[in-house]
Amino acid sequence: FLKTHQKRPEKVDSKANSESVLFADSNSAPTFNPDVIVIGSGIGGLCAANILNHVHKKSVLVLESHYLPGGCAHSFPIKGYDFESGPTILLGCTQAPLNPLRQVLDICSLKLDWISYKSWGVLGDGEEQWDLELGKDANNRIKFETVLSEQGGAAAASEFADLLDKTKPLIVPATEIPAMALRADSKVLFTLLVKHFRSLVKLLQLPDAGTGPFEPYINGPIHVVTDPWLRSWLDGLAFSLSGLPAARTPASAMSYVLWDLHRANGSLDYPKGGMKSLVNALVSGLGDDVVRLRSHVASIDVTDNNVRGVTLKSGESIKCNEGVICNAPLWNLKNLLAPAESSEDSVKTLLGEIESVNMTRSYLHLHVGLDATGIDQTKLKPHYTVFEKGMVGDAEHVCTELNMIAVSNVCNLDDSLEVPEGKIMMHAYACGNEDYGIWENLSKDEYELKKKERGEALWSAIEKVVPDARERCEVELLGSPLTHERFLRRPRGTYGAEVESLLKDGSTGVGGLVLCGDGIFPGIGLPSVALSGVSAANSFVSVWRQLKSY
Ligand SMILES: Cc1cc2nc3c(=O)[nH]c(=O)nc-3n(C[C@H](O)[C@H](O)[C@H](O)COP(=O)(O)OP(=O)(O)OC[C@H]3O[C@@H](n4cnc5c(N)ncnc54)[C@H](O)[C@@H]3O)c2cc1C
Repeated sequence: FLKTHQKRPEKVDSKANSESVLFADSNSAPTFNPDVIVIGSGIGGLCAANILNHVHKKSVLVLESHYLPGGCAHSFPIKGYDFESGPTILLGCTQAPLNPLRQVLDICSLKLDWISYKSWGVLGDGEEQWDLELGKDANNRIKFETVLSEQGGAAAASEFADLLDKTKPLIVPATEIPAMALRADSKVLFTLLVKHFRSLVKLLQLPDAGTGPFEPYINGPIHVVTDPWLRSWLDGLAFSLSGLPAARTPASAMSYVLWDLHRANGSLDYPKGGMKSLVNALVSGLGDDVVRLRSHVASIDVTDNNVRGVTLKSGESIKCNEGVICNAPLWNLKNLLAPAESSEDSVKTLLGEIESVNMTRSYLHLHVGLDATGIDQTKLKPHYTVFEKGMVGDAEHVCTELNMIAVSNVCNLDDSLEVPEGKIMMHAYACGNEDYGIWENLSKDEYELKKKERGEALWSAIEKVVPDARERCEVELLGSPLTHERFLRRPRGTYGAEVESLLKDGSTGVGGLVLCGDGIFPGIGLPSVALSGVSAANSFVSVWRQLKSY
């Protein structure tokens, strides 16, 4: 599956093994002028590069600032543990209709083994605990209905059934239109007209063509959810998707997730070997030396409204034949385009647009390595959502800081993960609501104290799963918004763009410059950024070539 179509000059050392590809130093990597330069090896950038290379036969060069590929999805080795920095929860990777990420892997012939599982645990502040069972039972009844009738009020189950019904039209784009049909320019209408006419008609009948928030589906006019328990759960679920309450989360993402979790045979999917195996597949799929690590792009070079290439922090300039896809977080473009800002009107306009894109807040992480002696994994779940301050309340309460904490216990799923013999790793994180401001300008002692204070809620969440976790702990790493900013190159450690201000596509008005990643609709999440990566890649070929490619 390492087949590659790169058109590269002969000086490239094709004998380098995949390890050296992954850990290549930028100084030793040979340079060539590719058709397209991709800035950033996040999942969005890697998907764009793979589609350009495998499907459209373009040569690409991916320039990554960090010494590890994958962006938010990178894994890092410490003391024999391979900790996962971010995502672990995926759906739509094993059963049709497959999500855009799996579609990219398939069209590029990149093989991964998937582990499917069907429930995760939810733990409240007191005795409250329940399991989110996915899918339907033998009588075709949604399994979640049992929890709804036990935990929610009398109307909860029927309101939920109505909600699924009312939001069904919204899943049309995700279930009927393949990612390869999209492109980051207005010509997308042609591909949809030619190959997906019926779905396009359905799409155009949706409010805002399916791009708006979930608000009308829980607060009316389309549907009203009144049950407080159900509303709280929807806020919790939405918050983990977007860093925002349900009303402000993209309606398309919410509808798709609700449908997928509760469809017959609904499951969650985890790549065997962890997110590292996903990132490795996407990196190796590009061939040797295509992903250059430790290669921080300092500027995107634009003249006469066209992208000519990039200049690295080291001073090296690399030219491209056709253009640049920027996968770096949107707000980084301010620096990347600074040299061209005064002379190029299109750059000024683009930066003006980006200035109005609001960031969600940041993260707090706790990665721990634990002695697993006596822990019975069969009694535990691969994931928990812990509500430290209780689940039920208004959206502000559910999404308040240090309340909802995700605890990931992926050793429960996959015994091939890298951990020392007899140990497990866990990752607790408070998502998208940690204020960067409270971490700024602290002295070293203040910073350490803040980590200890704020980390308590994460420890408490882990202790709800493994009560004596602190005694078992042999590795403890607390990551603040500053860590997030530093290692993920995300300004103010942001989780991503707020949904209301997402860019509608990756087109920029600057010739040859296209954007992808979680600042572009549909926003945060691996399937979403894969979709924006595919769209960005497709806009480098004509509509007719795109139509013939899938
Ligand atoms: C803790 C956490 C948990 C999450 N959980 C899930 C989950 O369970 N499921 C899910 O689907 N999603 C999850 N997400 C969201 C998901 O991980 C992200 O939305 C997605 O990975 C973002 O991908 P991206 O391609 O947009 O960008 P990024 O991952 O941000 O990648 C951008 C890359 O660009 C590089 N870069 C930036 N500037 C430069 C420069 N100047 N030069 C060169 N390189 C540069 C960065 O180093 C980075 O590697 C989670 C995120 C986090 C942080």
